[in-house]
Amino acid sequence: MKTSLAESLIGLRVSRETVEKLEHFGALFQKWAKSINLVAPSTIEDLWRRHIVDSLQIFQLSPAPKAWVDLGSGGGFPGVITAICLSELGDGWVHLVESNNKKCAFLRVALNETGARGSVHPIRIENASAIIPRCDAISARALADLSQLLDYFAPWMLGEGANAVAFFHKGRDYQQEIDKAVSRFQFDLVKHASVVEPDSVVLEIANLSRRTK
Ligand SMILES: C[S@@+](CC[C@H](N)C(=O)[O-])C[C@H]1O[C@@H](n2cnc3c(N)ncnc32)[C@H](O)[C@@H]1O
Repeated sequence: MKTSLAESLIGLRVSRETVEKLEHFGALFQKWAKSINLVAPSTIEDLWRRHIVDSLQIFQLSPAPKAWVDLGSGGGFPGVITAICLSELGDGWVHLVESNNKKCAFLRVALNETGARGSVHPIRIENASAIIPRCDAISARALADLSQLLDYFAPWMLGEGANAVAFFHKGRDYQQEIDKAVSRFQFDLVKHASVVEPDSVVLEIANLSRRTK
């Protein structure tokens, strides 16, 4: 049922083993969400569509990355879902950056129990690039507006040897966020329609540079 939802929405192409890991993650999430606030409670009923498939669509869009940074990972979307999918490839690693200790505890359990390829950094985003110097892919969901996200991710997208591709979930006001961001940055942009929310998109951003005044 859940697998067929993912198949019908995104043409899910992962093994039975990965689907079992995603289902195990879903069960863990439901258990932990009773005691800590991992997502808006009203969305937990629709966990697979609103959160798991929403995260899977990012993985489907990305090339096979060696190192991935997910900022403000919260309850694991999209970072843990990506790390579970990478475990199938047997390569690549997801760095989850999250400052809330309770959420970090959940993220560690989720990675351990699913055997996912990732690690948890219980730090502020502002300090993350000193610990994670390089990556090829980047994600953040429900963290900040696009301009702020580009400031957060600049260490991995700008400058010598830094050319990570970013995948950001954005809601219906995404065009306003793009218009604001282009006053400060230049970048290549692909807008992917979200498979789970009709007015939403995933923004794929590459070749970032700052505008000079
Ligand atoms: C709204 S939640 C989104 C969580 C998850 N990405 C999702 O879509 O469900 C934002 C998360 O970012 C974390 N966060 C916000 N600012 C941060 C910062 N400066 N450093 C580290 N984590 C931060 C919060 O603790 C929170 O868990």
